[in-house]
Amino acid sequence: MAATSWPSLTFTGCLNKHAPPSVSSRIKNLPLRPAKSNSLIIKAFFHARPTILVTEKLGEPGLQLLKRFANVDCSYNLSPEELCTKISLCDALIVRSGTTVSREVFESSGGRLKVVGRAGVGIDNVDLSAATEHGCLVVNAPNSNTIAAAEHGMALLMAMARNIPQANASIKQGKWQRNKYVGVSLLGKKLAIMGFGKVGSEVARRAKGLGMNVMAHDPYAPLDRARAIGVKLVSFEEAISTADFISLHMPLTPTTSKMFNNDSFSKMKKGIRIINVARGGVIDEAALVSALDSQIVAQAALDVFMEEPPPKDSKLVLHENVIVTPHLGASTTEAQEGVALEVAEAVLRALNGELSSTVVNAPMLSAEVLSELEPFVALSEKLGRLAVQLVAGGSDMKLVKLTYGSARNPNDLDTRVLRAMVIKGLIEPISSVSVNLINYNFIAKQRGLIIAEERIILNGSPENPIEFIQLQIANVESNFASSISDSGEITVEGKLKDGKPHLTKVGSFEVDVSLEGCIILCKQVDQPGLIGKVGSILGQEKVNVNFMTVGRIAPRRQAVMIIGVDEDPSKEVLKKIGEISAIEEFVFLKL
Ligand SMILES: NC(=O)C1=CN([C@@H]2O[C@H](COP(=O)(O)OP(=O)(O)OC[C@H]3O[C@@H](n4cnc5c(N)ncnc54)[C@H](O)[C@@H]3O)[C@@H](O)[C@H]2O)C=CC1
Ligand SMILES: O=C(O)C(=O)COP(=O)(O)O
Repeated sequence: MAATSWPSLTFTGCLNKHAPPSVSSRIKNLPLRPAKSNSLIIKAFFHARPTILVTEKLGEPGLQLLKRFANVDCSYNLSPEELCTKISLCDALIVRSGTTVSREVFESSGGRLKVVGRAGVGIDNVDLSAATEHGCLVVNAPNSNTIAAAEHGMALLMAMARNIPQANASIKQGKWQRNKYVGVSLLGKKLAIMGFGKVGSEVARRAKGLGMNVMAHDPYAPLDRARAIGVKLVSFEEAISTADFISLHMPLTPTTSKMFNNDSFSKMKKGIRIINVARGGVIDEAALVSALDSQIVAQAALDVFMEEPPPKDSKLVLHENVIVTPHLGASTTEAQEGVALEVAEAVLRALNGELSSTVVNAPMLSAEVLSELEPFVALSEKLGRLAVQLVAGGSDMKLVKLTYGSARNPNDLDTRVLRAMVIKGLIEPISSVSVNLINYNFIAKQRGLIIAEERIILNGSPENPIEFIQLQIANVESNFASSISDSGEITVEGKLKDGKPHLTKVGSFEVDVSLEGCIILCKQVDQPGLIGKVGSILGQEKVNVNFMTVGRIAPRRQAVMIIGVDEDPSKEVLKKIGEISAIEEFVFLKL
């Protein structure tokens, strides 16, 4: 057999190159249904009442919602060891910023943990790679605390500019220090917003209302958002070297970690004032102390710290020009009710096999895309299951190609969920791992599987997203030689008929079989009476035949017969079928 290589195609297709790490049928079919709008629907789908561990204070409305559908264990202040012990008994975990969800937590879960919900925005306390590798979905609640964080940023900005905390403490100590606490005005001052996302934009709006001159730095922010708010997008250098105030609103990532360090402080305008309601780790705290001591930084207002709570002797916290709050950005009654409901709903949906729009480590597929591709999900998985059973034992499956025939513009066809399901179909029958929309890329990579994708653009109506899906496995031997196409690969092809998955091609043979239950594939010399012979062998053993179909090259020449059976035939039955002289080869496959 000539070796096949698909070098130019050994990528995941034009749409997949933007794919974030990627869900699960351990959780039924976890990501495969678009979320419905009414959370009451959730109840209808649960098989067993799940257990949800909540490790930090969660707003009451969210807790009430969780309790309607799950057993809820609220255990606060767990040590890392206690968390690892408890987690193996939980299907979901809900945290805020105070719980570190480390690799050990996923490893200790023994595969039971299906969802981690973060009741808030920042997911820097969750080991996303470990979650993905363990097929565990991570969801957050990014929309409900934006205003709270922005308002806290403004509160810190004004409290810092007017020395409110110091003055308050002083007067409570019986002092009256009007000259000591002279502040600075905000009107006309340059404010640089670092990270122009949800919180940053809201801070910008409010600061403009105070008459500040607002600019923003964010390499990924859309220009039209900046224009709409009337903010100029500037480079990092311009922002830090010209601003009177900078307010930090970017996530903590490897790129933003200690972004504010000795080097950046040295480029700042002397007397700058800094507000940080994002994450402590974006600032090198030792460098900030130096910059405060040398008066490059006149004042800092901090809600977040590298270590939380910070050490009691933290020079930064104790610095006289620094005001601090204990990570209170999201702590308003309104925001806590909002995030609690938002995360509770996302977690319940995930446990119920639905994807919410706040998934962090799986493809963000819109409800429309999911609903449109849902019928093709079963087809993809079944083609995968079928193809892998055609690979001869001992053959190393490495190179797989998926071809989608579609009249759609390739840019309007997001096939990630189908690719995930093919990988699931290919891998699950031959291993103990569970493949889902979260971990499919990781598992494929781990097994050295290269998946190439190709789109064949067909004439016709783009209404139907996909006309056919072809799956080929290259450079392997098959236990059913007729499944190898003329070009040398195991080839199976299918389409939807009346919304049901059908097999339409095996090797070079055109067939038409509903992909359900179990099938026997036989290659035979086409001749009268053969179908009857096979049928009677199965009948004698009470194996019910639900269909038979023959795909042949020409009358009385070689043909492929496919027999659908309701029960698994015994080894003896299969042996008898193999002994029929006109049958050249056959294989029994479970779908
Ligand atoms: N203190 C608190 O209690 C709270 C803190 N936060 C934190 O605030 C931060 C922002 O939250 P949201 O605005 O909701 O998130 P977001 O995702 O809407 O905005 C983050 C923005 O940062 C930008 N960004 C990423 N890398 C950057 C870089 N290298 N330089 C500049 N900008 C960069 C992104 O493009 C995005 O526009 C997060 O870290 C979050 O954890 C959020 C809520 C409450
Ligand atoms: O949402 C965020 O990113 C926050 O920082 C809020 O943290 P918290 O939920 O108050 O521990």
